[in-house]
Amino acid sequence: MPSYKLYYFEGRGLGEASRQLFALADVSFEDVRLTMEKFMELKSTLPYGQMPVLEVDGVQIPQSVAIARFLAKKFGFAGKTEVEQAIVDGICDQWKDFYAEIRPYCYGKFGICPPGWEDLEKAKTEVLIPARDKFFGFLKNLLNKNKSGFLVEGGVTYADLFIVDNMTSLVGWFSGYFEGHPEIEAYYKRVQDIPKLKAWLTKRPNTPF
Ligand SMILES: N[C@@H](CCC(=O)N[C@@H](CS)C(=O)NCC(=O)O)C(=O)O
Repeated sequence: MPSYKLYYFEGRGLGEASRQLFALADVSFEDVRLTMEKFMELKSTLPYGQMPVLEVDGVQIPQSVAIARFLAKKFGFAGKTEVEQAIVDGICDQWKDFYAEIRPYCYGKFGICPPGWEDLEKAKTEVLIPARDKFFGFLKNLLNKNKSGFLVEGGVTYADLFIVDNMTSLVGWFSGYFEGHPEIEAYYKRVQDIPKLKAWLTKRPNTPF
């Protein structure tokens, strides 16, 4: 078994889906959580100066989605066929587009408002809610296409993990996040109820994002 070391900040952010893949697969890893001060010391040694970074037997892999996809393929959470894997990759890309679209709202919540978006209520109504409704429509179509309860027929994948973890941040900031979307709320709970994931969620540090 290779030795795995995952570097990220204390929060969930872009590192959490990979931590969850280790938990789902019951594979041990070193969960390195850096303070900003420690990160700044290491920054110049990281491939793109950012985290997450996964070290596999000392070799560094950057970029959150590449890391999660690598682990998901190894552990069986990337889709069951090549076609399904491509669909899962596309779902994750679509989620990244959504993540970019809602930046004015999320960055406000991180305390780094982009210029012109200082009013968080305005960012919620004009950016988050329309983007959410569009994205939830895509998720509903995917959920209705199969009977697994997840986004593809072959069961839970790394795309479910990114999407559901991001929902945890959003519903923490905006309690009405699932209002009018009971199927999506049920999906959110279904993913978190997977026994090994539930065990991880219970023991991990509790952070707002
Ligand atoms: N596209 C990259 C983005 C990585 C990223 O933005 N990382 C942030 C934390 S979420 C970071 O390292 N920020 C510190 C910095 O850029 O100095 C990914 O998905 O991994």
